[in-house]
Amino acid sequence: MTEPRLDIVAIGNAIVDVIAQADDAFIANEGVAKGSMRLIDTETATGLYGRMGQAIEASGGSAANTVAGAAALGRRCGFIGQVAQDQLGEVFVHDIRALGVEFATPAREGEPPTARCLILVTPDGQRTMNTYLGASQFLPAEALDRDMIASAAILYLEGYLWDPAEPRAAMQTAIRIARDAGRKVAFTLSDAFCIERHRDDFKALIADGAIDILFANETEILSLNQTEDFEAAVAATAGQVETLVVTRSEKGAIAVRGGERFAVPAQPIDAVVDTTGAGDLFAAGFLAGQAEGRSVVDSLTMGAIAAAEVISHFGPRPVADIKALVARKLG
Ligand SMILES: Nc1ncnc2c1ncn2[C@@H]1O[C@H](COP(=O)(O)OP(=O)(O)OP(=O)(O)O)[C@@H](O)[C@H]1O
Ligand SMILES: O=C(O)C(=O)C[C@H](O)[C@H](O)CO
Repeated sequence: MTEPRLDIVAIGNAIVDVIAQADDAFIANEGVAKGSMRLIDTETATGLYGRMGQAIEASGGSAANTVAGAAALGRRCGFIGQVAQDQLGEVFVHDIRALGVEFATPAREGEPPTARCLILVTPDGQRTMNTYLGASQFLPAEALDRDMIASAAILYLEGYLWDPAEPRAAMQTAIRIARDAGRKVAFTLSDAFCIERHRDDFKALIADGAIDILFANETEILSLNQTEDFEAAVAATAGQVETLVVTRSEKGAIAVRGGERFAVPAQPIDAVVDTTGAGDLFAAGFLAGQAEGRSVVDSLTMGAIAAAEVISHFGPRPVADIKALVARKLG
């Protein structure tokens, strides 16, 4: 096995977020489950955009946010995802490269346009996401940069990419490339509704030993195991992956590795402004810590620091110097 050139390569939907504040009544009127991610078509995207309030645009995408965070923490990262040849595509590519993340997936010609996620943030800071997948659903396996995947210590994949068929096949290929190169595979379960759609596939991936590091939040680990019993859910999945990380919102997070359980509290913050990216940045901190050879507890703490920063402002990527925040806490 050769020395990895990169720390983390992620494959994910290449999305620009469109973020606006909304009250609970607006969410209810739209018929969306608060706190969830739903996929929407062109017509719904156009209608909802017309109804939502003044918005800000910022590059997003779950796995893209994670490598953006890991790069901000000083890790060498790459990203693979499909944009279209349009203005939002240029914005996405500019932003990911500006962070020093390697990105080389060619933009796709013609329709549909670059993906966008219409995010409604309620006064409690909770985010409700409406994703128009656009070009990102057409990431073909041929677009994978095999050398980039083989040269990264960790391949990171998002469950969201399991929805469209082409990226699903691409991810299965990517897992094989990483495995053949002796690399680790990390996976986030993404969202409870996404698990509803793909539970059998996700369970098979886990049971087959395709995943080394699995990320879930509380709802997701319960949904995966179809139980209301948190301890039973953790026990059932922890035995099948090298490392299981479960985030628990304001209660912090736990990890289980080799039968041993670790826990960290959430980092204190003044106010939860927008939880978009909390899980993504937690994964960034944890993976960056692992890539640096830190302990499980210190890696969890890095996750909590990165997550706390991102939820204290609007937008899914860090604005403060999270590397400095980590150095202050952990050295
Ligand atoms: N209210 C909060 N106060 C402090 N930290 C929080 C709070 N909510 C979340 N966090 C931090 O963010 C991490 C991830 O949160 P959570 O478990 O809600 O993930 P998630 O559901 O994947 O988030 P999202 O899908 O909104 O990105 C937590 O482990 C914690 O460190
Ligand atoms: O990453 C995805 O696939 C999404 O559905 C939406 C993202 O979580 C969103 O863009 C976060 O910034």
